[in-house]
Amino acid sequence: MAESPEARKLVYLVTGGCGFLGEHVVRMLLQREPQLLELRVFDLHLGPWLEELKTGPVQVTAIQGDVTQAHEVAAAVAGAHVVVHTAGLVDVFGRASPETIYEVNVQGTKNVIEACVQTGTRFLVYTSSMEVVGPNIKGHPFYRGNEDTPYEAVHSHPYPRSKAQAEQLVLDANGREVRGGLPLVTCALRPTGIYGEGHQIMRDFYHQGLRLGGRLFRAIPASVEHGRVYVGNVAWMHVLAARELEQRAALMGGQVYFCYDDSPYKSYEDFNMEFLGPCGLRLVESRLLVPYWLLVLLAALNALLQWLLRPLFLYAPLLNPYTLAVASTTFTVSTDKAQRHFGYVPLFSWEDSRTRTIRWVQAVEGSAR
Ligand SMILES: NC(=O)C1=CN([C@@H]2O[C@H](COP(=O)(O)OP(=O)(O)OC[C@H]3O[C@@H](n4cnc5c(N)ncnc54)[C@H](O)[C@@H]3O)[C@@H](O)[C@H]2O)C=CC1
Ligand SMILES: CC(C)CCC[C@@H](C)[C@H]1CC[C@H]2[C@@H]3[C@H](O)CC4=CC(=O)CC[C@]4(C)[C@H]3CC[C@]12C
Repeated sequence: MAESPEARKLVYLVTGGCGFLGEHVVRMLLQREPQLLELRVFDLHLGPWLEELKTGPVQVTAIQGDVTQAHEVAAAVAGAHVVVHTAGLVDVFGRASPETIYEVNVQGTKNVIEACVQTGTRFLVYTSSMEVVGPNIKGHPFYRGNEDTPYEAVHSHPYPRSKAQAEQLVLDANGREVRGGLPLVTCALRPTGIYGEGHQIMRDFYHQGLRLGGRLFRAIPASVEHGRVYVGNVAWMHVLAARELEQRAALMGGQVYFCYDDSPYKSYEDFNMEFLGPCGLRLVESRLLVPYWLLVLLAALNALLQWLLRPLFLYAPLLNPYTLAVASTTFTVSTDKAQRHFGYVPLFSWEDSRTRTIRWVQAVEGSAR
């Protein structure tokens, strides 16, 4: 329902607003947040698609900036009511150094928190990750767990370590006094593996399948369950959390929420086949040809090659010891905490999510020709 212009009074800032998830959050806010007056989109790299959003009733302000630069963050945050902090360096392939990952994910988050405190912004929603919990390096399964399920979280990799540190900073900041004397209210959302329109790894698997003559080779046993959630539902959860933080500050402040929807529990590869299958790829049962010990060896070899070749060029294949461990360890969530705390129910059914993702892969196929 269209709102009267007077009802529009809120200023939102989305960091990382031009990323895979960030773009969906931006579009969702424009469609579903009737109180929005201005939407600031902050990113290191601004997308050209932002231009088309500037003709609607909400003022869309594109800000090219770096979360590691405190003054740039403070300037963007000043005057915003709500910050949705999705910006992050998502790297489990060894493309960036651990220092850079820390700088963006941890220092960047510190800068966002300090900017809220200094400028008087009271509501902060942080995009965390399931990786904050696990899978851990011991390969312990997390089977349909919830936010209270005990699990030994041990982080050896810079990405999950940085996300865990950043999440803790956000949760600890809940209740801090911001400029003007009122308390900061924060919460963290932990998506499992996100899929949907714009998912780069899905695109990579698709192109790899085309190169291999329409086949992909199964590497992970079908019995390993991997949690997945549709990007539109993750975006919707951010919009709802941001909206409800003020009214339900006592309940939601300092809380973590897994992001979930009705996507089925499957192995990483079987789940991808839900979309790649209808686009003409098939999954070949090759586990007898490529036993697990061989994959472990290949992953270790890739890590060694990455290290040896680093002075010459960046070698960063999908398979490394960390990605193999994540893909081969069951990690699925089953919870209703977000529904209980702020009324979240998925906006997109599984059928809808699947159809939208298939259409997107087919469009990628069309544009690749
Ligand atoms: N993709 C996934 O499956 C999952 C992602 N997440 C989290 O969701 C968030 C978004 O991830 P994606 O959309 O997948 O990644 P993405 O790489 O597509 O988006 C991240 C955005 O942050 C921006 N960014 C990076 N460094 C920046 C900096 N220094 N200053 C300003 N902007 C910067 C990038 O330009 C990009 O637009 C991240 O915080 C990630 O940790 C959490 C769980 C799963
Ligand atoms: C050929 C291999 C055996 C299979 C490789 C698959 C991997 C590239 C991906 C399997 C699981 C993915 C991760 C998982 O979905 C959780 C994630 C959460 C995040 O916050 C960021 C992305 C990711 C780490 C995701 C990355 C790709 C996988 C490791």
